[in-house]
Amino acid sequence: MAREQLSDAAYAWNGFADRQQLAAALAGHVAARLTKAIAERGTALLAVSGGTTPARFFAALSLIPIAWDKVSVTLVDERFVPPTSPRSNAGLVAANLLQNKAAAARFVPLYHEAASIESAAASDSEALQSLAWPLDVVVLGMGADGHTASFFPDADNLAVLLDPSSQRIVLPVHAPSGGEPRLTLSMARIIAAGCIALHIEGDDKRIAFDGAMGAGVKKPIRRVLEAAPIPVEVFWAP
Ligand SMILES: O=C(O)[C@H](O)[C@@H](O)[C@H](O)[C@H](O)COP(=O)(O)O
Repeated sequence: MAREQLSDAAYAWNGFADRQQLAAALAGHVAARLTKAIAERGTALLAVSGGTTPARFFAALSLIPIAWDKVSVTLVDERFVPPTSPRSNAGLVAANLLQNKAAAARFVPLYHEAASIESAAASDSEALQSLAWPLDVVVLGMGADGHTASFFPDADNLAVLLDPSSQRIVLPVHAPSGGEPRLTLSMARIIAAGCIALHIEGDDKRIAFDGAMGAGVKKPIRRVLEAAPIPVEVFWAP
């Protein structure tokens, strides 16, 4: 049941009884948006988040028979580790999404060997320039601290990361709470998506989300919802 929050942080809440029902619903929603994009412009661009939440959703999406050969998949953010690392979001996507029907999709990673995270981000921005922007779908996650993408509250360049007018596609992130240095899509690219979904699970995340929508210092997830020109579709299960 969706409840529209008509505030400066517009979002639609979609709550589910369990995580499998959420995975099926989110997969169907994303697949429908990708199919619409392919019908309208012959191609579709999807950006997904990593972490521990998305695996079930990825598996459900991988089974849906859409024109995956016309879909490009990239990441919302990435830890500065090779795909063989257990910390790699590219590794998570390869193992859970780019299988079954979705194996036909084109995957565009963010990580590549580079002298520094800054040079990796700069060359990423060049490499990703050729993708068919804007994103048709972006699926965000959220940490209990209210971060999304790699917009960590303790990032040393948070103001740059949250700049909705940034010309960059990919930005480097140094944040103690983020672990490794990170590569993240910029706020501008995220909020320009045709469909913005936020996938969160567990009571801790619901409490964190509700807290972020309340008074007090605006956490990154709130900044994204406020900057987005369209309501964010929140998908939550206990
Ligand atoms: O690289 C990452 O970690 C993600 O892209 C990040 O933004 C994630 O969505 C949140 O940290 C939630 O992570 P969990 O799903 O592990 O709670």
